[in-house]
Amino acid sequence: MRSKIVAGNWKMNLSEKEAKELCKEVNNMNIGSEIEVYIFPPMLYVSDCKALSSKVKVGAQNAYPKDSGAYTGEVSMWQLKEAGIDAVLIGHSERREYFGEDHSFLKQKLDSAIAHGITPFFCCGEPLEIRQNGTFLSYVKNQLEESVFHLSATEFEKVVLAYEPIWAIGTGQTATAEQAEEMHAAIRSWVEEKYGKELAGKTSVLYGGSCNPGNAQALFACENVDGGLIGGASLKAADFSVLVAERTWTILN
Ligand SMILES: O=C(CO)COP(=O)(O)O
Repeated sequence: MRSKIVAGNWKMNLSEKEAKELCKEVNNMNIGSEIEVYIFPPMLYVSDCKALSSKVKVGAQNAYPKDSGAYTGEVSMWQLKEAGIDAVLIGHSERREYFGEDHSFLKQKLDSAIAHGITPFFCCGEPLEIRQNGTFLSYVKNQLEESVFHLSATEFEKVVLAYEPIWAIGTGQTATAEQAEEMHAAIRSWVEEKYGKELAGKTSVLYGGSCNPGNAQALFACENVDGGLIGGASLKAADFSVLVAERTWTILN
C-alpha cells in the first residue's frame, strides 16, 4: 500500500549547532516500523544533516529548476541530487506568497525534481477566504491541474502530495479530521480520475497545518490522510517523537 510519512519542515529556523543536534535526536527516535521520516532543514544544513542521518531521509525546502548557470543565489535540483539529498518541497504556500512562485514555475520545479530522481513533496491548500466562501475543493483541484496533472503516470508515481490549508499553518487552528478527510478524499478521487485507481491508492497525501501531538492521532487515523508535513512541532524533539511513534499510528487505526 502507500507509504505513511511524517516530515518535518524546519523552515528558516535553528542555528547550525541546533540543526545538527535536532537531526541527531530525530535519527535516534523510536520510529514506527512502517513510517518513513523526512526532515527538511534550511538549505545551509542539508548536507550536514544528510551526513548525520541513518534512518531519516533529508530534503531541501526549495531548489531551482535549471541545472546550472547564472542564477545567483539559487541551488539546483541537480546539485541536490549530486549531494545525495532525497527530497524537495515544491509549492509551499510561503513560497507562493512571499516569493511569487506561480503554477507554471512550480510545474518546472516538479519536472526538474522528477528528472533528477528527487522525491517532490508537492504542497497545495487554500487561503481562509476560499475556505469561507466554500470553493476550497475547486481551488485545490485547480492547483493540482495547473502544476501536477501534466505528469505521466510513471512520473506522478514519484510525487508525494501535501494538503496544507493556509489558514491552519502556524495559527494553531488545525483542520478538523472531517475537514482534512474531505479534502484528502477529494484529492485522491482527482488522482484516480487522472491516473486510475491503482496509482491513486498508492499516492501518499500528507496533512500539514498546526499538526501536533494533541491532534495528530485523529488526523492520521483518517482513511485518506497518510501522515503529516509538520512545521512548529517538528522543531521540538519531544513533540516530533510523538508524531513518528508507532502508538500514534496504531491506537486509532
Ligand atoms: O507549513 C507547515 C509545514 O510545511 C505547517 O506548519 P505548522 O505545523 O507550524 O503549522
